[in-house]
Amino acid sequence: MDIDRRMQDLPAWRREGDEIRRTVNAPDFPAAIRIVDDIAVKAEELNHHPDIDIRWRTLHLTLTTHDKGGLTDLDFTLAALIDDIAAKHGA
Ligand SMILES: C[C@H](O)[C@H](O)[C@H]1CNC2=NC(N)=NC(=O)C2=N1
Repeated sequence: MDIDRRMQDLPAWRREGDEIRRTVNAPDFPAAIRIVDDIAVKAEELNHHPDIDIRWRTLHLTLTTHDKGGLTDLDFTLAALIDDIAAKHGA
């Protein structure tokens, strides 16, 4: 997989070694929790789960595939879905 190519489609995400990370700034705390709730639904569907750090209305999200020891298609698929969810909630 061409990771650099995949990153070009995800400008909100940055790569750090075997992980990709993005910060989401929600309009307020309840919106941040709704974003997490929507992400949880997709994560369960994909059986792929982000690490999420909740700081008031700021979310720090990290994706990697521990099972495979690095980044996979699933990380980029979930990252794009997270971007859609964040946009839907005004973040
Ligand atoms: C057993 C189960 O399928 C694995 O633990 C899954 C669950 N969710 C996961 N999520 C993420 N982000 N990486 C994984 O490697 C992973 N593995």
